[in-house]
Amino acid sequence: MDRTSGGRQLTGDSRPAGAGDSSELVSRSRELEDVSFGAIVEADDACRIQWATPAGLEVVGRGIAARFAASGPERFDEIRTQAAAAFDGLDHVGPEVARPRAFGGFSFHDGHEPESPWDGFEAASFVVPQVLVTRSDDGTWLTTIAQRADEATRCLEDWHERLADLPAMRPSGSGPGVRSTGRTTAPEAWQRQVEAALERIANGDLTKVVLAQALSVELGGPVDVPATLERLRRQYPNCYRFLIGRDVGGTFFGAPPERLVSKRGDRVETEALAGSVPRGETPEEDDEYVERMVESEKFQREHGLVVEAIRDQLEPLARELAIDEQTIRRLATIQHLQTPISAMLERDGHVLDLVEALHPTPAVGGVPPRAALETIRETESFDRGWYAAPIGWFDAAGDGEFAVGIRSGLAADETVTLFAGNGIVADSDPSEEWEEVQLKFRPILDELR
Ligand SMILES: C=C(O[C@H]1C=CC=C(C(=O)O)[C@@H]1O)C(=O)O
Repeated sequence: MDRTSGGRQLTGDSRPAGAGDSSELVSRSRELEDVSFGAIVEADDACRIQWATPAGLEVVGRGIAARFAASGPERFDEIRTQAAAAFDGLDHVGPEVARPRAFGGFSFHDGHEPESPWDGFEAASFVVPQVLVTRSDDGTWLTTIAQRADEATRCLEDWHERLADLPAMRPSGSGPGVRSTGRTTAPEAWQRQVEAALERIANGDLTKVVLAQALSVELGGPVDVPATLERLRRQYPNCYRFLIGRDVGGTFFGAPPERLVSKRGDRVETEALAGSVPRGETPEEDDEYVERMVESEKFQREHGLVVEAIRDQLEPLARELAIDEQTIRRLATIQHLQTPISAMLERDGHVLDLVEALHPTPAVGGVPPRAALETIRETESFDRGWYAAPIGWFDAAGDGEFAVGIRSGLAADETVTLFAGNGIVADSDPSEEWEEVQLKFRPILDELR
């Protein structure tokens, strides 16, 4: 058992801790029989989160023990400051894996306003859930978090009983069916957008930009997001899975293949993921696509820009930086060039320092960053919101893990808005880029049909 602090216990009410509030957090854990994670986050009227990593950690959470929110260019720093106050003096009794964590993320652009369809999604927002269920190699644990020890213990017993009534398995069923789809960007508009980006590249203003589209999918009924994520797990077992639902607005969810960064102590892992070709009908065809990508000067340039940018951002913070050999990331519907990158930090910091340094990598933004962001803002006719932005968690020690919020969608009632983009460099062909973007809608779209 880990007792994070001696835990001065405060009297007080059960308001969530957050900005300007220095009440300490108390958390208590107990081991659980297995329970359906989907059933815990089924109701969409509460604040809920779900997070799963390719390495096997799975977490669901409900309610709010603490909330941090910020906007503008200082948003990373503001979240760090608010979280430091809330986590200061944290009194956790339970195993380390079941410790309280803050889950949430950032919008792609720092000037983001939480307007429709992104109500509830501020430019930066994190929640330490009141109830967490964590599954890993260390078993399944229930954790409850409150401002006082007696509250945390009472909540632990209540939720233990509540969970005993939930099923251990919940059918993931089939998709609600697609009635119609609507594009933000017609093929002719895409052609013009890519040509305009290519002109900026030819003028030397830009080297790479990732342009995206949104696809609005009208469904035959309401979407069950936890069940959709469960079906995505079967198709994309090596991807992250996340769900973020606030008490207002829609539910943002996805199955991203791309890690932005993970930090544990002074060890950092990240990757470059850029360059896409389809899967073939046969293993031979798969390999032919891969060969074309590996040998293509255009794909290698597109990918290399991401590796270089990550190296440049990490180098000032790291004392050792290792860029592994390029490999292929083969997913059910698409294949990517991938380069794993790891580092040891010069001095222990916070995972949000790394998130701030890395976001957006040229896998979702471009080179040079400022010109790419300007091009994205001027070109795209929809609000990226949290698409392609950092989504993940951090803890009291500043450790954490973030995925890039791609292969994602925003669900509200009977509509899911999907997002997908592609890197444009010199020699990009607008119609090939169009095809690659459509492939990236497929993971979620296939599960909604
Ligand atoms: C921007 C997306 O993918 C990125 C990740 C892998 C490959 C990419 C590409 O080939 O352009 C993108 O950089 C997306 O899925 O919306």
